Amino acid sequence: MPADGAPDRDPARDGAQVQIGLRDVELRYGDTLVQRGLSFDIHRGDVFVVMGGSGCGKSTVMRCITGLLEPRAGRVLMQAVSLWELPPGRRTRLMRRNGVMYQSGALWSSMTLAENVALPLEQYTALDAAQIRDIAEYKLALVGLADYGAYYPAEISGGMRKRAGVARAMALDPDTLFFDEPSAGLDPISARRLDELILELRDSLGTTMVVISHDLDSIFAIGDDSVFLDGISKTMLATGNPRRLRDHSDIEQVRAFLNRGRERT
Ligand SMILES: Nc1ncnc2c1ncn2[C@@H]1O[C@H](COP(=O)(O)OP(=O)(O)OP(=O)(O)O)[C@@H](O)[C@H]1O
Repeated sequence: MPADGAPDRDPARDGAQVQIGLRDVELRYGDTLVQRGLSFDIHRGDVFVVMGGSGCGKSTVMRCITGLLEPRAGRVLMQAVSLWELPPGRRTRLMRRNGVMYQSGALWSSMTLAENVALPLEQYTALDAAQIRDIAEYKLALVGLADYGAYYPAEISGGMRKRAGVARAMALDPDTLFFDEPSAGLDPISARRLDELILELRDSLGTTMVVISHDLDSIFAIGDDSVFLDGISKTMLATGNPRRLRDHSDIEQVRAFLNRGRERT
């Protein structure tokens, strides 16, 4: 049961496997506490949103789950394996089961889109050049960029760059895809298209999606489940379906965050 007593999942989705679990996780930079007491599950095939005000620690949580920042306390479970208790080599291999799409798309500007998508395949697989080319083309087609493999990032729009970033993050067929503020810097139409892409990929490939977002339209459109982080108390205040939290949470900060802007409409 989440902190605010709201139903946290669709009963129909109960029984879904836990892909990632946090157990009493504490995160700090040096002595500075960012978040503590983080315990929640991310279920396989869900779009899970990490939300909360600016600077509350959303990216820090993502860094911890993706293996880049060790928690000061607690455990991060990936399919029941404790990520930070693994020897570094095994942890690195497990981290490759994740794909990450950063805010800018993080593409190499000197490489074409096809070369950008091919790069992780060249680095981490023994596939030959023809197989890599085919996979890169297929991933670009999945994100609606079938005809753009030969373009450079500077030659396409911001929304297309983000799509290409998704194709690259998917190169190694990740179990989980992480998105850091996917709609940042996009016009509303491109932002909605990216939301649709996230849902399409979730539905067609069954990939678990973890999305950091401030964008309420996007949070309500794509979020199956979520956690709300509070920057003042430095802990989570609620987990659950964002629409249900918006309508039923009895925690003031959560409702205020999820209902902001509504009073003007
Ligand atoms: N490498 C770092 N070293 C020290 N402090 C950091 C570091 N990265 C982030 N912080 C601090 O940790 C806190 C949480 O930062 P984080 O980027 O995780 O928050 P966020 O919720 O993702 O923020 P935003 O919504 O603005 O992107 C902030 O106070 C930030 O200044």
